Amino acid sequence: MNIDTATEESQTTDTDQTAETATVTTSGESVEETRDAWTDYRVAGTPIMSAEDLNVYYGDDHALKDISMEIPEKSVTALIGPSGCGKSTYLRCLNRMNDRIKAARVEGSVEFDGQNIYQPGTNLVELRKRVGMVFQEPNPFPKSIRDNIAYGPRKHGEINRGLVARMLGRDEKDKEDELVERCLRQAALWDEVKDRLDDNALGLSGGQQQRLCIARALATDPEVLLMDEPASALDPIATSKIEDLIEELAEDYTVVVVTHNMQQAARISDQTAVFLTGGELVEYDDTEKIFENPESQRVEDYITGKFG
Ligand SMILES: Nc1ncnc2c1ncn2[C@@H]1O[C@H](COP(=O)(O)OP(=O)(O)OP(=O)(O)O)[C@@H](O)[C@H]1O
Repeated sequence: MNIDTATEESQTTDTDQTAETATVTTSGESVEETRDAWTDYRVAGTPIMSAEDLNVYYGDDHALKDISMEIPEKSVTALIGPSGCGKSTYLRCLNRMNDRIKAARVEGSVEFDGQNIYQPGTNLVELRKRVGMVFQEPNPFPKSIRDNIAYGPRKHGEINRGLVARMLGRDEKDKEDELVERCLRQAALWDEVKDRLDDNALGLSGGQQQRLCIARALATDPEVLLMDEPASALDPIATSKIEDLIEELAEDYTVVVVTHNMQQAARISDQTAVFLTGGELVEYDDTEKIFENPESQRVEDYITGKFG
């Protein structure tokens, strides 16, 4: 969002809404805040996903509260906030990964491509192909580098390989080779592995494994990539490669990244959402605005390290 627009929108909101006053406690201090100007859940750009009134419960624990937030396409959205504030829970809502957690209950909606992904009958395999995920710990399959990438497309019948395919006369080795090379190039890994595509992926370094996982996520041709602290298990050089990669990927894909590293969010993201304890989205705006001139005192305290 450009800051002029933000100001204009805030002014409009000021006249339209009655200011809601919240009393909050950070580091034991009470802070009075008005919550009208900075709870805007829109930023500049065409939204590709849009959460509305999203609430998540784990049993009786209300982990995410009334989250409404649009995610613009082909950009990097960072989710930051202290441990346990609900960043990963929110991220998992975007491709229904919380469905895999027995205790989790989701209310509200997430629109993707004009459809609420929580409506009955949603094809979850298709959804997760289009909204891919990369986790904190690199988790390649214990298979060859090539197979890590080709596995998904083979499984979904997009590539036919092997004896049966050859017998039927439709072995698609060239198509597979092209896919493997494209994904590895996109993940900035091709030059490092092109001569050992049949080696086991577990022999790669941690940073290479994580880039392989990104390449694997790209193989299903997603539109959105969700990344949950993708560099937190890596050394600084590997981290810097992942950060460069995220910025490059955002030219073609929409990236939503959870990070506990505020400098990283400031470096790589276009917009930043700040979640705070209790599962609230406290502020969402252009990254520069969040880090240089946040509207909320709580966000300022968090950014300046007064609490974590
Ligand atoms: N599988 C689960 N079962 C029960 N409670 C959970 C589960 N996952 C998360 N929670 C709870 O939901 C809340 C939000 O957790 P979440 O992992 O989304 O936060 P986070 O901001 O990503 O934290 P961190 O930065 O430490 O990863 C926490 O209170 C957490 O204990």
